[in-house]
Amino acid sequence: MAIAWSAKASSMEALSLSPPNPMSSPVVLTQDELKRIAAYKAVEFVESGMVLGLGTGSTAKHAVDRIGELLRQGKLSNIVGIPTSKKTEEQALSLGIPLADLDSHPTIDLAIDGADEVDPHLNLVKGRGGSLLREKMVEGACKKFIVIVDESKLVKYVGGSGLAMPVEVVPIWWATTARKLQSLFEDSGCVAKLRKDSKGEPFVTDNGNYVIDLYLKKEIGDLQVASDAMLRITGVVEHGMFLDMATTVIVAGSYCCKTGDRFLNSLSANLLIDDDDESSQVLLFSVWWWGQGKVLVFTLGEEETVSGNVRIVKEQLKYEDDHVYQLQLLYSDNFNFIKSSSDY
Ligand SMILES: O=C[C@H](O)[C@H](O)[C@H](O)COP(=O)(O)O
Repeated sequence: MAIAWSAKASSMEALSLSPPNPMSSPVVLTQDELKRIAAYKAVEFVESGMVLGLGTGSTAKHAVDRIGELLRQGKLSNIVGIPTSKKTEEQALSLGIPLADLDSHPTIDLAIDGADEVDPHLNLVKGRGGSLLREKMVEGACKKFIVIVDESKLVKYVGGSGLAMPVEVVPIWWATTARKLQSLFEDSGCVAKLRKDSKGEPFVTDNGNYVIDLYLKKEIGDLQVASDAMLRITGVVEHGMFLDMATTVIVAGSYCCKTGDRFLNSLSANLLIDDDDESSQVLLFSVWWWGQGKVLVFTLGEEETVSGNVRIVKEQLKYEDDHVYQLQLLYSDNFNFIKSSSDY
């Protein structure tokens, strides 16, 4: 996946979320660059002295890199990281991030981690990298949990990607556990499969367990009920649904109106405005949404027209530099107010 971004310089400049120059030619952001944008944005919430949950996966890796960089530059200090996997532990150690564990730091200030799916209520599926157990222990112990994803992770319902919903199980008699899990979600067309590694052997987690991946064709209904039912199966260690745990989700992507409308109350955006013609085209490069105390950040590419049921609150215009204003756009009943480039 790639999006066009009207930015003058390299994509690294775009990654620092500096305002794009509307006069320049577009650059294309890869999915990995979008992940990095989300990760860098999340690290802005990190403060010196914090105990941090360090997530696992290709998105979280960018956040850990960034924390290491800021420590090296002296912009952060006195950080303690609690890694959610052996891989993250190795990465953090190589970056010189001081580490500890949950036993010595039972309360974590902030955790930053990726996710495999994010539903409109900010429920997550995690664990396609196999780290769900430690992630859930760490992220369940933090005051603030920021999830960082690119827009491909947004789903209408948990399991909605059609990809794996992982469950960590004890190795002994795993097939019996898998059968029980599959029959639990029979009505949703569930197929349960043992995860294998590249050699065709059972994938083994950092905790010495196996993973059963559940593939769902339909919604599984009440997620809390589903969670309780899975955890009641003897042999199940933990599942990859993270319900009501994310306090913030940062989404980097090309569209802002895909799935967000159900939990959005207001929208704040950085807009590039042509000084000579404020009412017309704007370049909207990043958007923050608040809904029920939760924040979404979307990063947009290409020029967008703000229209429809949006009220720009002029008195909240905050001049930032040459062409950048901080606006607050109030969401009303129709959320499809920002066109994507494909709409033109
Ligand atoms: O076990 C892996 C973790 O839950 C990851 O956070 C999740 O799979 C997302 O990974 P990525 O950022 O690589 O898509």
